[in-house]
Amino acid sequence: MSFEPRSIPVDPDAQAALSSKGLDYRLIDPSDLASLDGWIDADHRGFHHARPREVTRDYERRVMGERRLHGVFDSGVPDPIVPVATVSSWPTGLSVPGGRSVDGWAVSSVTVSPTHRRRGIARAMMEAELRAAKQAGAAVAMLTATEATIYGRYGYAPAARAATIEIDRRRARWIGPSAPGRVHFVEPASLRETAAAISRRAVARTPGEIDRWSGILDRMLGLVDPESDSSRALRAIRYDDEHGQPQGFAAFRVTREPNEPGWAEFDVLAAATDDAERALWRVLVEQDFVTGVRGRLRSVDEPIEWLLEDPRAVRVTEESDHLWVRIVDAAAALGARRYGAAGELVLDIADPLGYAAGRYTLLASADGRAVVHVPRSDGSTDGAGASGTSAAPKRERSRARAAGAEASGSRSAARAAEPRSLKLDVRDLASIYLGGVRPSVLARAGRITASSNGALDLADRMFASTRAPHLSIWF
Ligand SMILES: CC(=O)SCCNC(=O)CCNC(=O)[C@H](O)C(C)(C)COP(=O)(O)OP(=O)(O)OC[C@H]1O[C@@H](n2cnc3c(N)ncnc32)[C@H](O)[C@@H]1OP(=O)(O)O
Repeated sequence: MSFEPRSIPVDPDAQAALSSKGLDYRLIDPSDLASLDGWIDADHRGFHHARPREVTRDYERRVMGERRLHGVFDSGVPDPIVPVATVSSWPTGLSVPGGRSVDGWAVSSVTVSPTHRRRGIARAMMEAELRAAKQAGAAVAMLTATEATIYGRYGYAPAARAATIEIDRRRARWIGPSAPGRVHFVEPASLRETAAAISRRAVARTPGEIDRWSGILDRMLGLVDPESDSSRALRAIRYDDEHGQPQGFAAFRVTREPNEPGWAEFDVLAAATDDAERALWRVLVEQDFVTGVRGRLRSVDEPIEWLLEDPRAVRVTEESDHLWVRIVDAAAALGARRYGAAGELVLDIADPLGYAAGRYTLLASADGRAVVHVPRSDGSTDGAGASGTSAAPKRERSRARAAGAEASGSRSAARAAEPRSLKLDVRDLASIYLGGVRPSVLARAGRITASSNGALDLADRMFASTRAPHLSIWF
């Protein structure tokens, strides 16, 4: 989505709501360094981080200067240039099943000073962000959450999980195939360009990943403050394929007590190919003089346990929600991804804030493409999706319905006149959207109601994703 995020004016509803509390909600002009620094200070304080050192502040100025920053100001505090609340947002792509991307609106840096909490400041800012996402033409809004109880009320729901994985070095005997290329140690600074190119390809093949912003790789590679102890401890490895082309990289640190073997810990392993993924894992788990390897923000379907003789060498020590998605434009979101099965499914979506509410007909064909029809108030239909047609094509519909019925092996279903349908809340749609949870699991939880078991079975197959959704960064 090419879009200047600051072109959207300050949200008048949030401005009015906060002004009625004696507060001033406004956009930060990043060229006004004093304001930008005040915002950065409030953001650090809000997340309980130490005051930024100068190198960190320079980095933050660079990254935040490209985002849409809002602050909420209270003229009655001793240092009124530091806002009492912050939020940042920017347009960015979200990878969806089928190797495609959907226009998204990322929201971050949501903080409210403890001196001003529980007065509705976060609510005003979050509702304004949804209106901005809509104005920007985003199909989804998204965030990563400090606490899982904050964002459901705005229609966000967990859409991709992440795991911490530990591997016991002594038991890690490799039985996987050997990769045709080679892994090399490289200086982190030399990886800057290559890592960006690899990351783009790794993001594109993984539903749940978001486009990397300029600067994030500097953070991952320890280049923001290269002289700090933690940056100097970082080691980078790169996988080059049999033709010498870089296809993956990882950065890790070995943390150890004197005279003890250490733990190799990594937060970043990005691979554009399966060979690269396996080769990097292999070097990480086959190190000597380490007790184990710990990878954070890994996928919940990481192949590592299938690459070792002893699968019990691998333990998932933590697994939780990570990416939260809010469907803003259901037709655009549903039309963007590819589906695991052909068929016709009606989705009756409830959305207390209105954005995605309505009855949508999803027509997926055997190649995974889908067309979404939304009834207009005059009874005709609007279409969105792969074909971009606007009339309801009867032939396409009967083909999709028959294909879905045939795949489920039911002749009577093939003849059925009634399309299969699900009733669900916008949050449930967000959770099934990338394939992170099956609709039938949410039906068992009493959250989704299906017109029949056949409808649920079809929904499970349609929303399935070959690769589990995975987001490997915080934002
Ligand atoms: C995407 C991100 O940036 S994630 C980062 C979130 N920020 C943090 O964790 C930093 C520390 N926390 C904070 O700064 C604040 O407590 C915030 C931002 C979470 C909440 O700000 P507040 O202004 O106090 O929230 P506000 O008064 O608008 O509350 C709105 C609703 O959320 C609820 N709520 C607010 N904070 C929390 C919380 N931590 N856990 C559960 N519910 C919460 C309120 O009870 C209220 O509920 P209701 O109106 O539906 O009955």
